[in-house]
Amino acid sequence: MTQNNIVTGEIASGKSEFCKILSKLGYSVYYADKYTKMQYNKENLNQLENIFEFKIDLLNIDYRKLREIIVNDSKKKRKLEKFLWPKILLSIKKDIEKDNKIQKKKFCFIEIPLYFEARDIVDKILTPNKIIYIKRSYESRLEDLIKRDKISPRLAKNHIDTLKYDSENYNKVDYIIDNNLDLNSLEKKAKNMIKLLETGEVIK
Ligand SMILES: CC(C)(COP(=O)(O)OP(=O)(O)OC[C@H]1O[C@@H](n2cnc3c(N)ncnc32)[C@H](O)[C@@H]1O)[C@@H](O)C(=O)NCCC(=O)NCCS
Ligand SMILES: Nc1ncnc2c1ncn2[C@@H]1O[C@H](COP(=O)(O)OP(=O)(O)OP(=O)(O)O)[C@@H](O)[C@H]1O
Repeated sequence: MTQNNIVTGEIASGKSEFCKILSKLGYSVYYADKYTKMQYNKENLNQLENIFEFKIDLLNIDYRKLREIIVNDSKKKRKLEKFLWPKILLSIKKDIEKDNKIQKKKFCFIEIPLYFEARDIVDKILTPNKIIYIKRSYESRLEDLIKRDKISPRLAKNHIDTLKYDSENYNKVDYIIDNNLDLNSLEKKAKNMIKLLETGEVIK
């Protein structure tokens, strides 16, 4: 059976850069954010509008506005997550199974930004093998988020501060990838991690 490995980390820590490297190395990567977007469809529209209390135009979705609503309203955020998480995770699982029928792979990787928040349901549906945590300093994340999303420092700070993991979470992961150097160094770390995954070794 293919081993599902989770890639997680705080906002703008470099999860996607890390996953890009894994994909370049030939591994299958599934992005939870992409599956989130797929849920904004006709079938889910009524439920979504009830949760947001806001009309959603499926042809022109203002995700920034939706994000703002849930960042400022924890009740709506919880309702939305309760509704979407099972759908997101089950569709990832379905795709992994479908891909496996075509080409059997030993490992695959799933990028899940909110793994620690969604841990119970992720563990139940995807039964992960290893949890990989990407770590990067607050200052670098802030600087790169401003550049990547072309947003003001205030907005970037606000976005980063909505999702903070306490250091206790470090004890719940199998690999910590320190992404405080350049992208070449991140690639070296990815290759090293693959070697460890092959042998089942754990480093922290
Ligand atoms: C809030 C929404 C509309 C924002 O859409 P948007 O296009 O702006 O962002 P996208 O989906 O690409 O996510 C970008 C980042 O926002 C953060 N984020 C996403 N959902 C949440 C959330 N529920 N709580 C806190 N931060 C979140 C994550 O760091 C994520 O990487 C959307 O993310 C959503 O519907 N989220 C709820 C479902 C969910 O929890 N998805 C994440 C699965 S891990
Ligand atoms: N080691 C690095 N050196 C230089 N730039 C980096 C490095 N790591 C990440 N970046 C840059 O920082 C920004 C954030 O990285 P990335 O998009 O991979 O983060 P993420 O964790 O996937 O973000 P999000 O939580 O928003 O999904 C990107 O513009 C990326 O190119």
